[in-house]
Amino acid sequence: MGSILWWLLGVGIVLFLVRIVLFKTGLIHMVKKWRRTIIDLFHVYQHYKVPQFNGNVQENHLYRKVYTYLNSLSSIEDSDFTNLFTGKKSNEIVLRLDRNQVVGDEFLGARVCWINGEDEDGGKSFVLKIRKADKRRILAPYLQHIHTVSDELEQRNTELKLFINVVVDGKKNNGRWRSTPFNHPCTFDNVAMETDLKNKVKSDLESFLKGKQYYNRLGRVWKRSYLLYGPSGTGKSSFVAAMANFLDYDVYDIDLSKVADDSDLKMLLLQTRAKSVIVIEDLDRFVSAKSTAVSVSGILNFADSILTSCAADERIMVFTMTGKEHIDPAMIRPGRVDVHIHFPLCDFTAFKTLANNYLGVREHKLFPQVEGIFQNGASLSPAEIGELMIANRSSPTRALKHVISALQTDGDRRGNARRSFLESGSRRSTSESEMSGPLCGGGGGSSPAVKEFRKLYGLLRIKSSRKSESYDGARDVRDG
Ligand SMILES: Nc1ncnc2c1ncn2[C@@H]1O[C@H](COP(=O)(O)OP(=O)(O)OP(=O)(O)O)[C@@H](O)[C@H]1O
Ligand SMILES: [Mg+2]
Repeated sequence: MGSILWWLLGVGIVLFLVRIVLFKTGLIHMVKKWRRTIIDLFHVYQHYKVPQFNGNVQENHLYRKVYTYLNSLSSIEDSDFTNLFTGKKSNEIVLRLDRNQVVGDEFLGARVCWINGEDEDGGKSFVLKIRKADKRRILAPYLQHIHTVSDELEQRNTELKLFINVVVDGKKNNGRWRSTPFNHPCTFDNVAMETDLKNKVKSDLESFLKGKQYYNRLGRVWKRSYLLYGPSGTGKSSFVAAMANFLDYDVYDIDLSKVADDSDLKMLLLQTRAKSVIVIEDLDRFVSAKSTAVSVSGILNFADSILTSCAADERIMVFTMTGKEHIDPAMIRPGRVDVHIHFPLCDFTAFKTLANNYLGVREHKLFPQVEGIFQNGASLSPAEIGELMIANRSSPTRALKHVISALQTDGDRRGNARRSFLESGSRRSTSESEMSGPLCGGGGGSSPAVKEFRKLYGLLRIKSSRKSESYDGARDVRDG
């Protein structure tokens, strides 16, 4: 009897030590894996693949839902390899499943697992592994559950996104969208623009938002396209941001230099989501400088509804350019581009809006002098005037003096250029959709004051990295 007790005590101590070793060293996870592998031998499993793209073309919405759902599971922590990202708040950390990792889930008492797979050709997918015995009972309600949870999560996450097209693995035809939170603060309230014009654009966008049935009845794709044209620094890009914020839409910014060919452009369009603003900036620059592999007809197809009808509805397309002169009128004819908005150089009214926004000044003793200079034809872009105001915001008088001096030196040349632009100008479309408007504008200003402030705020650096080359190219073509 005594020896049995000793024996039991010995076994207990050994088990206790084994347990300590298993947990302390983490071997327990290996044991759990073996256990699962052995249990798996006694079950038949069925696999369901959820590829990222339908037929390699359009985004599979279920993939996005599964992605959102899986990343919300606490069991993601147990996968062998997890990515850590900062969340919306600075101290928040979010986990994201890495490729070829497994994450387990339980539903109605059944255990399932998901594998975050990647094919040899780089195609991503999720594979659901489910016991055949559980399939009939849980598959449909489980998928429904994923839909519900991911919809709730997406609704809670109201953050807008900015998508840019990138070249993947050095192969341009693998171009895919990459997203980042879209936090541009610009709204229509910040944009200095004729109030009438602003209201027209707002009501145009509002009626677009409400127009689903109307467009359907007409047999038209539910999309609207805008052309924003005018000199550099007149607020075209800011206006696109204001539109996206107004509509609560994501933004897809297409970089034509990263598009391999026409079919790549089509592919990119097909992979955009509904409720989005799709932007092609500086279209005239690309067309004039032939700095894109995309042909004019490719861009026409892009703007046409035949192609967009294959993609999701409810989209706004925006093309920006400095002027319409070098663009084939067919590219921007009504139906292809619905609304044309002209962004001219600054006039006195726009200047007053800027002074109010940037300096909090509604009236000032220097205003009559500024008005006189504008009446003589001088002008600068709102970007340039805005820079001078921001730099001198502590003293409105000093800011206005700087603006006056910049207008007198640089603005005169620009204002005259503006006059001739308007005179030659331009074959303004007489269509109802032509809206002329807003802001002040201006290209590569060259007054000493403007140059100085541009340097200060890195404007020269930004411009040279993104635009200067082809922008000058475009100008050559224009001048020539
Ligand atoms: N009408 C305006 N009202 C308020 N701010 C403006 C306006 N126009 C330009 N700005 C300011 O000037 C800066 C440059 O404007 P933006 O980039 O929108 O001009 P752009 O027309 O897109 O120029 P580019 O043709 O060179 O791309 C922004 O910081 C913006 O805030
Ligand atoms: Mg711009």
